Amino acid sequence: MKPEDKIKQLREELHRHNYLYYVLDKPEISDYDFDQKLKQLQELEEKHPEFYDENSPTLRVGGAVTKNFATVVHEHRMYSLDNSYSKEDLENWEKRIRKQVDGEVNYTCELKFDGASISLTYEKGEFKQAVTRGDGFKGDDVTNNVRTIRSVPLKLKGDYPEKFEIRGEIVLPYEGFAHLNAARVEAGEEPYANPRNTASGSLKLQDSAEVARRPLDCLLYNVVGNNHGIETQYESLQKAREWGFKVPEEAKLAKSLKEVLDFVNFWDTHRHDLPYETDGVVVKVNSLHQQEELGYTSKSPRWAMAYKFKAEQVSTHLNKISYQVGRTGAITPVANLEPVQLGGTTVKRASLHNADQIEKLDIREGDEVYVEKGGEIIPKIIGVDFTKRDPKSKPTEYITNCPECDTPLVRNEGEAQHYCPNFNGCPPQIIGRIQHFISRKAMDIEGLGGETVALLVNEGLIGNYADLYELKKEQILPLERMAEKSAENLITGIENSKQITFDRVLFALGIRYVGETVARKLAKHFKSIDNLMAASQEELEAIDEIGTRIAESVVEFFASKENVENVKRLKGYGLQLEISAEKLANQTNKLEGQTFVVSGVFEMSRNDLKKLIEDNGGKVSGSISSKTNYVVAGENMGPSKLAKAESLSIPIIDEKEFLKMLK
Ligand SMILES: NC(=O)c1ccc[n+]([C@@H]2O[C@H](COP(=O)([O-])OP(=O)(O)OC[C@H]3O[C@@H](n4cnc5c(N)ncnc54)[C@H](O)[C@@H]3O)[C@@H](O)[C@H]2O)c1
Ligand SMILES: [Zn+2]
Repeated sequence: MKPEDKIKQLREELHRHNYLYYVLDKPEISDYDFDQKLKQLQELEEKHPEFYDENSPTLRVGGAVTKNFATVVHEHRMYSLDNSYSKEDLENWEKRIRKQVDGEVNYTCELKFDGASISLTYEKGEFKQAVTRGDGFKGDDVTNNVRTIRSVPLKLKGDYPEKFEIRGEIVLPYEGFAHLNAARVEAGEEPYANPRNTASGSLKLQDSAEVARRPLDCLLYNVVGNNHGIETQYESLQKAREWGFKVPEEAKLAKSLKEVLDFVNFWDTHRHDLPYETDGVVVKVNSLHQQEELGYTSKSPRWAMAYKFKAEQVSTHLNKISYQVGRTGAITPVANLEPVQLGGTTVKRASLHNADQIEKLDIREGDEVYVEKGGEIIPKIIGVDFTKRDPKSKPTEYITNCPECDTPLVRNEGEAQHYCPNFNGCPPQIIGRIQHFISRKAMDIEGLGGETVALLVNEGLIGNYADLYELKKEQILPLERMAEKSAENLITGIENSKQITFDRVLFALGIRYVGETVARKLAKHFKSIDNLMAASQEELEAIDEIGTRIAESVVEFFASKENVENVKRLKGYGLQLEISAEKLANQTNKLEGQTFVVSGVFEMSRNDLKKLIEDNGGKVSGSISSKTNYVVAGENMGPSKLAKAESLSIPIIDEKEFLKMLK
């Protein structure tokens, strides 16, 4: 390939991966692979300056602003960091630094926490605003979400500056990540891939209450601006700590490159003892005066360098490939490994994704395989050590029948995954579907957990979710670990679930591709299960944002006699299978096209108020922007919101005036 074409191709690839990583929080390649590509591009660009492009991923911060939040222009730009993967790179950088500035140079060594960068603004000691890095020039206003993070101080102490910005990283500790995922698996949802993308994705949620449930943490490392009477980076960390910020204690002052390397070596082995994920060390010139002298490139400060730890890789024996059946019937091949230490944990299993993956890497039982933990929590097999392959071994033959119920598997056109089509007779599907039915975002049945569901199915007490509603206390009391009280709670929980609204019941049914949002849309459009069941593929597809895949899946679901029978029974037990008359009467399009921001304390609950807006066709947004039509203000509305609404001349109305709009 000509260098020009290669440069073009790499730029396009990197743009796409930036988008997947920063905007969608769903990277497709490892950080290491990304950085290798970036390095390759950098080298080509250096050799061929004639193809200079100011928008090249080598010259710009990779992120972007989203459309879901108000955009804020950073008063001080937010930069990225230069990366080095070898001690040599680090040494060369340090040599350059010493040539470029006068006098002695000291360094602060900090850990590089892997999360999402954030910039916080404080005025008169009060938390005012939180903005993501975005493209470095402007970011998303995520103030409401960040306010829910317990380690972000809302009020400062000590001798803080009148007004300042401070930067840091929003991270999700391993433990919180594991809990979050355990709950998701329990609920039959896909687990999140790694803490970094989950932290970043959490920041961009629209519902702050949901953010508050995520155990996020905010670690600070940079007081912005030089006019706060602070002379060094190290001192600024101490000050920030005194003002009440959570500043990692690991930061250390180094007087020489040797001390820097000691720090790097120490943490390369000890990083797994930390509660958070770190992917390297950041070395910063300590004197702010020297920092100023050194300045910035278009993408990064010249006074700082990140040293990235190597993603760890080990090789181990692949004992057996087994196959798991998920709630929707999807088959996942799993590698059962000879236990091996990797990144501070013992690894016994790794996902093999699908048949194509096994074929692509030619993975076989009995192979010696390379396992890597590259930022992701679930380790993956990245290759086979072919030098150790037994010459007699045969290629893996993917199973043709379900390992649980022996039904022949199917694989749909264009899909990577195999499925067991025995929807109503395959045990893991039955159990998984009921577990999904009872989960928090579906029927939210208190007193009933995933393990009990499995027990009930295995004991033959239930065979589908409709059976739950016929359970009697006497039937479950003899079960292991089931006391009088817990049996009662279980029955009450099931009874209470009859109040759950139609959209959530629809989600609970577990129709493939009908997630929460789609369920809400379908409920709103069809208003009852009978209407939905009668709908044709074309009618379904005519609805905004309902595509062929979803429409097909809905039609297929209701084509099954068993499913129709279950729905009929649920109706008979009194579940909400239509939008209640009361709710229907309250739904209008009066607020169609209007965006509201709700602030302060009201007579009705804030949630009721928001629901009223949505039920009448309006939209609720978390922050005021030029797109806001009205601010509904209660008591104690935040002064900054008030000022912002006034500055944009957005009408501010109270609760009474709002209710009048609905009359
Ligand atoms: N896998 C993918 O597809 C993909 C795509 C894009 C980016 N990436 C990864 O992201 C990296 C680029 O991201 P980036 O531009 O955010 O750079 P970076 O993550 O390499 O470094 C810059 C960031 O480090 C963070 N940081 C953490 N601790 C810090 C400390 N103590 N002091 C200063 N900053 C600290 C800050 O948020 C800062 O913005 C790449 O190296 C790559 O590994 C991966
Ligand atoms: Zn099966």
